[in-house]
Amino acid sequence: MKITNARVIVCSPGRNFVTLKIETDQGLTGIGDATLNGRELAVAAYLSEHVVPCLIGRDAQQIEDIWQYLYKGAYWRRGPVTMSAIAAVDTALWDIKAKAAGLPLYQLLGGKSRTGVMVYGHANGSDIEHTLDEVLRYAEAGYKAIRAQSGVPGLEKVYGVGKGTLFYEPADADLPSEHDWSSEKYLRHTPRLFERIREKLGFEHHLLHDVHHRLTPIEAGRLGKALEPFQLFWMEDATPAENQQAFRLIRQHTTTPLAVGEVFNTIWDCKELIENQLIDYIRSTVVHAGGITHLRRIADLAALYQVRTGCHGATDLSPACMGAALHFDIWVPNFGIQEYMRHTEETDAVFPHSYHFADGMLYPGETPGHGVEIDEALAAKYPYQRAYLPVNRLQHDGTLHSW
Ligand SMILES: O=C(O)C(=O)C[C@H](O)[C@H](O)CO
Ligand SMILES: [Mg+2]
Repeated sequence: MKITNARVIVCSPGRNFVTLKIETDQGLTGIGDATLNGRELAVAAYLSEHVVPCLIGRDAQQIEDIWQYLYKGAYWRRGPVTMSAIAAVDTALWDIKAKAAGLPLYQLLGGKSRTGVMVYGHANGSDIEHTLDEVLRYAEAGYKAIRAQSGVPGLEKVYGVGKGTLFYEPADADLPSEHDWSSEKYLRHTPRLFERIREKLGFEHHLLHDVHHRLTPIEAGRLGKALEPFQLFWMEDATPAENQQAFRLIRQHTTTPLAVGEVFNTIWDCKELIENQLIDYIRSTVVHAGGITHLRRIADLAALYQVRTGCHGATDLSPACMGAALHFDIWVPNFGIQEYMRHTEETDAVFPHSYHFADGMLYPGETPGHGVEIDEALAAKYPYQRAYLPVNRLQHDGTLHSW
C-alpha cells in the first residue's frame, strides 16, 4: 500500500489545530495531530516542507521503518517540533493500518485491558468556594477524578483559573498575556483549597492538582507534604523537569504521588525519572512524544518500575490525538488515568469522532482506525489565528518565571 499524498491542514475552530492527512493508493486515508500550542506553524512547515516529500511512494504499512527514517534520518533528533511532526505521521499510519485490517486501533496494540478509560476533568475557580462549586459540579456529572485549581488571593491571574465552564482554553491572546506569581502566596493558599474540598466532597473521588512547573524542588517537597492528609491522586509538574535529579529532593520529603511529562518528547526526557522511581505517573501523550510507536516504548519502560500512564489531554491536543490516546489507554497494561478537557462544539464538528464520555470514563469506540476524521470543508471555514500561552512574572520584581 503506497502513500500517494500527504497534506497539512491548519484550522482554528475556536483554537488552532494542525492535522496531517495521509492518502494511499488503496483509497484508505488516516489523520494525525501535529498541534504544538503557540508554535503551530513551525510544525506545519516542518511537515509540509521537509517530511511530506519523503513520504510519497513509501509503503504505508511500514510504520516502524518510517518512524526510524524520520527520527534517525533527520540527523537532528528530539525536540517538540520534530517529535510532533513524527507523531502526526505515525498516528495517521496506525489509523490506516487499523482501517486496512477493519479493526479499531486498540486491537492491533493487543486488545482491551479494561472496560473504559478513567478520565479527570478540570475544576477551575476564582477562589476556594468557586473551585469547590466546580468540583461538586464535576462529581455530579459523574467524574471519578477531578483536577482542582483556584485563584490565589493577592494574585491577579493564575493559570488554570479559567472561564469556569466545562471548557478551558490555555491560549488566549494575539501576543502572550502576562500573569503575576508569588510562590509564597500560592503555598499558603493551596493546602486550604484541598482541605475545604475534602471536607465537603469526602474521599471517594480522586483529586489532582497541577503546579505547572512553578516551584523549586524544596518548595515542591513542602507542598507535597502539606497535601498528604488530602490524599491526592497526583501533584503534577511540581518543578521544571529538565533537571531530572531535582525530583530526588521532592521524593525525600513527601509521599504525595508525582506526575510529570506533558512537555517531554522522548523516552530520554523521562528515563532517569522512571528508572530511579522518582515519579509515579508519566504524562507524555501521542502528539508530543512521537506517536503511538514511541509512547508505547515509554510506557513499557515505565511498567518495569510501576510507573503508570496519565496522558496529557488539554484542549490544544486535537480530537485526533485524543482518539489515538484512548486506543492506547484502553490497551496499555500500566494505565493510570487520562486527562480530558472537553473541546468546543465547533472543534467537535470539524473532527467527527467515535469516542464518547459516560460515567467518568471515555470509550474509544469500535470504528476501524482511531475513529477520528477531519471535515476539511468545515475546517477551511476556520482560518489560523495566531495565539499564545501566557507568560508568568514574579509579582514583587517582574522576573520572568516558569509558566
Ligand atoms: O493540561 C495540563 O495539564 C496543562 O498543563 C495544559 C497546558 O498548559 C497546555 O496544554 C499547554 O499547551
Ligand atoms: Mg499540566
